[in-house]
Amino acid sequence: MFDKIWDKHVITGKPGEPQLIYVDLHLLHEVTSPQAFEGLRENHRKVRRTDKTFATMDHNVPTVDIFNIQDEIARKQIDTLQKNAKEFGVRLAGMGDEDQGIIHVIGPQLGLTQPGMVIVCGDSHTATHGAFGSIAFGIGTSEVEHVLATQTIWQTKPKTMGIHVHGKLPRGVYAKDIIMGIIAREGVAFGTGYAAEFYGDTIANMSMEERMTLCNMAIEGGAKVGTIRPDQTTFDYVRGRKYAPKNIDKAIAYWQQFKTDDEAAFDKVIDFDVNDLAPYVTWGTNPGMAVPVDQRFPEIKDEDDRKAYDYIGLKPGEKATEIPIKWAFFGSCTNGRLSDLKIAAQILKGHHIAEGLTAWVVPGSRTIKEKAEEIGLDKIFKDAGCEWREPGCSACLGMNPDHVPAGIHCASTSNRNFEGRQGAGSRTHLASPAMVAAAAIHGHFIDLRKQEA
Ligand SMILES: CC(C)[C@H](C(=O)O)[C@@H](O)C(=O)O
Ligand code: SF4
Repeated sequence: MFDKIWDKHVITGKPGEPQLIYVDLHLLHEVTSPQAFEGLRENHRKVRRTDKTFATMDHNVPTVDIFNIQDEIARKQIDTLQKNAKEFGVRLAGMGDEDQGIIHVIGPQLGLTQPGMVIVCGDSHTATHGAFGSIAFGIGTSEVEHVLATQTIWQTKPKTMGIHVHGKLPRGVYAKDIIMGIIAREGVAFGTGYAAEFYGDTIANMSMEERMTLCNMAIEGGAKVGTIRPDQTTFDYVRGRKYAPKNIDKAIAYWQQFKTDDEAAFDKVIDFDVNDLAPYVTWGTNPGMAVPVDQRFPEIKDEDDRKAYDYIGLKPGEKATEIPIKWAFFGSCTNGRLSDLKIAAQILKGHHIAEGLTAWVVPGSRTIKEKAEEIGLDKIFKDAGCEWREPGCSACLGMNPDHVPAGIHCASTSNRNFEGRQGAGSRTHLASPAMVAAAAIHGHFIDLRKQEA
């Protein structure tokens, strides 16, 4: 599948060397676009295809009192994108706009993200869009400028890796646990140099939102690209969205060709059985430092482990159920979609978060926020003692006012648990929305498989 999409986009260049490939969709946010627009301006260039470019604001936006940005750098980046979009004629879902949200959430939501495309964005979690059967990857700021000016990018074709995921997930175990389980087993670099394709009966049975969670974290395993073959689930999801193709049946007929015909086509294949998968929780400072909730944290093998334990304030032999959770974050481009909020709300319903615990719920987009409110999720969260906030990246990373205090253990539905990621000294524990909801109630993680239905 990867090769089929790639080959359709090559303009020039030989295999094995950098090739110039055409870009169908260029997504922008306020953090990695300012210098790129500045470069265009200096060189008297225009944006070549404004109809294939779409921008939003997500990293810097406050999630309360959204028009009152205190931080000067944040305000400058937001103002600059506003100005650049206007000057260069780029579509922008700005602050307060009904389409505003995390770039990787709104692309699919608006039907911009489609099968068979090459999609780029100055952001590593662009891999998310691969869930639709597209080649989607993060690029640097100078590449953003190149794409703005030419609608093309130089890339060396990666090798391909098939990730065969099969079996039925146990109750209380989710797509997030699959990708965390794969990274915990294979390490944070196993995908380096590869474009990964997830396939198998587990994947075929997943919703688009689950598939996005999976592809979103492909980058945490080192793969710049994570893809899934487009199927009826994909087509049904895209149909009827704001920017979906007008002639959808014709588009679907075209998209059908994007599939891997034979496992033997992959340069490498790994196998992952989910029948006995447990919910995963990270104990350390990268997404690979994770264990099944019922297992003890590992012995110290190297300096990285020692540093991680020092930072996080935990010890080998302890368990996730013993971490004193004082903060919970529901949101991000990994798990800030409506289905994620529904799962969390279902667990929180009729309960209250633990004494002294703070919980933030940050929908991935304004549309999700409104939809959640229509079905009363906001009320469930608020009744449980959570704060219901405005859309954005929020506490996924400390580029806005939403910081977790130093020394505090935060159960988080996001994708990175690096040192200081959620604020200086903050201690992040990645898990699924269901696991975070349960941790918010109990003040520590629990094994969801052992809960009464
Ligand atoms: C700010 C941005 C460039 C960064 C990324 O590339 O992923 C951010 O979104 C992140 O999640 O760390
Ligand atoms: S939600 Fe987090 S991971 Fe996603 S784009 Fe924003 S900062 Fe990056």
